[in-house]
Amino acid sequence: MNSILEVSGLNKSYGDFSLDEVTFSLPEGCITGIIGVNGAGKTTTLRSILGLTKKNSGSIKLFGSEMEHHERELKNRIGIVLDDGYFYDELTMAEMKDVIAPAYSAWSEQDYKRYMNRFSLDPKQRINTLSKGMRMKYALALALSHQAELLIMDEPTSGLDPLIRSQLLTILTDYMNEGGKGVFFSTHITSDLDKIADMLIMIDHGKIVFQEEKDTLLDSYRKVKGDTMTLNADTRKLFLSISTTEFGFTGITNQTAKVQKCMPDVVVERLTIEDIMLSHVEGGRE
Ligand SMILES: Nc1ncnc2c1ncn2[C@@H]1O[C@H](COP(=O)(O)OP(=O)(O)OP(=O)(O)O)[C@@H](O)[C@H]1O
Repeated sequence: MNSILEVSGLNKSYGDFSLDEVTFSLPEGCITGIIGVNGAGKTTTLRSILGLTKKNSGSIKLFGSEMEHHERELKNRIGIVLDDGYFYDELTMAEMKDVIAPAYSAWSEQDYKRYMNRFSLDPKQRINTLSKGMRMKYALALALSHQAELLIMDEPTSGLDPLIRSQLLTILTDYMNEGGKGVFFSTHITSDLDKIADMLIMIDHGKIVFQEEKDTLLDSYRKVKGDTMTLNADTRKLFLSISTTEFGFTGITNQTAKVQKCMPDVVVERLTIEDIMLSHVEGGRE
């Protein structure tokens, strides 16, 4: 499978925080979510990819070309939805569109109108009067109106009600079905990923923890419950996190077969993406 985005050895420091050798790639044809708790480095990663934050080092390749040397040409091929609106608030949506549209060689007025209608947005409305959900839909209408091959979105579902979130997920699925090559978005609402993501990347403290296909990930992790007496120095090593109460322990493992061999009486259950994410972050550990 071709990679449409390849990030390798990306470093960026801000005081106490740094992205540390961030490396991952997006295969063509996938909806990929980058997950992590607040402050993990999702936005910094996306902004560095887009050249909105200056990286310290590392390589960003989009469609096989280095972003640094082909920024204008490559940005023409991607649709961007950021959470800190990059619009002039005092303009109407139509006026803002007139500012943005000329930047794209493949701008389609027809697609723009179609999305504005689909999202029930009135182009004459001022941007500073839009609700959060309307603002996101407007950003998406712009991102989808220039034949973008890849959509990159920062927390697109954050702060949206369940109805709009669900509509957004449908739009992303439709976009892929209509020939989009990829969607890459950050989120900490992991239930959205349960529904639509093909691939997951987790970041914590500026480091990539894993990149995995969602189904493989959900198949490889298990929650294990058992008697605390069965825990010893060796069996503890099989778990990413363990919590104990007077009734027993609950642990999360990606070595289920070994656990079942060493601890035959435990109960094994499936996990959600949120459980897996939490098992990896600090504090998930005992
Ligand atoms: N412009 C900046 N100047 C200084 N520090 C920054 C700047 N932008 C981000 N940071 C710091 O970098 C760290 C990572 O922030 P980032 O926004 O990338 O995290 P995030 O995973 O997107 O979090 P959230 O889910 O809260 O949006 C944080 O500690 C943040 O304070």
